[in-house]
Amino acid sequence: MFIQLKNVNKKYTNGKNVIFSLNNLNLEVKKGEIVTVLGPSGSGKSTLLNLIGGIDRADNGDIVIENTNLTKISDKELTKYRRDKIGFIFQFYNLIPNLNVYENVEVSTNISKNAISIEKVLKDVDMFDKKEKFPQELSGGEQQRVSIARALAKNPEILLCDEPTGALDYKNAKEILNLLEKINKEYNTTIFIVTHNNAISSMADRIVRLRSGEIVEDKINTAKIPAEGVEW
Ligand SMILES: Nc1ncnc2c1ncn2[C@@H]1O[C@H](COP(=O)(O)OP(=O)(O)OP(=O)(O)O)[C@@H](O)[C@H]1O
Repeated sequence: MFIQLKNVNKKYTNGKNVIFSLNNLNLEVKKGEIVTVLGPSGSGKSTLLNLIGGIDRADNGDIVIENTNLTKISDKELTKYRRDKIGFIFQFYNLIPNLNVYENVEVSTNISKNAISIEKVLKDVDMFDKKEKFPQELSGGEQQRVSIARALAKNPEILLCDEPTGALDYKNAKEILNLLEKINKEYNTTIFIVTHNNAISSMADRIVRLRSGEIVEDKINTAKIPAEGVEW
């Protein structure tokens, strides 16, 4: 199994309050799967992405990615894992405002050992013609395409997308979903999409639903449809 979480716990303490952000979580994901993670606000979706992405550490349990147990490796090794294997995509793009499109992607290829050509990824996301534009000159959908190019340029094995279409209108959101699907097919990238939008699940291979840090639904989507057909 490509990704395996076993009895994973993560709690936060806030003064006297203890919040179980993830509570004894078990999950297995195959290489190349598209997984949507659903659940109400505060249910642990971002925590799950942060643990798989090596941004944060579990309190206990095992998080095994290929043959690496993230709970057992040093901080230095965790940083290397995150740099080489993980691409993050956020709701609000997080582009660097004073760098142009090309340079925003270059930031990511500079630190990666598996980098693919910036020209290739900008063409993949259909932003090559705008490579000299600055973020503020782009629409939300275009900015998100650049942030996808930035994540993709590292040639990551896992793409972690936290509400990637949350700030976009329907047309742009559909384009981003199409693009994620295209990347999944071309590179066999395993993709997690955290979303409040249940409809997006129809393009997923797996649907995981969290509530209060626990998985309340984990199913293979037998009625999977192409992103093009997703409607809401
Ligand atoms: N750094 C932190 N310090 C304290 N509590 C935290 C921290 N990060 C998350 N939590 C708490 O852990 C729980 C799960 O948070 P998480 O962000 O994973 O939920 P979520 O499902 O992604 O929510 P949303 O949909 O609102 O983004 C929440 O109760 C949250 O308040």
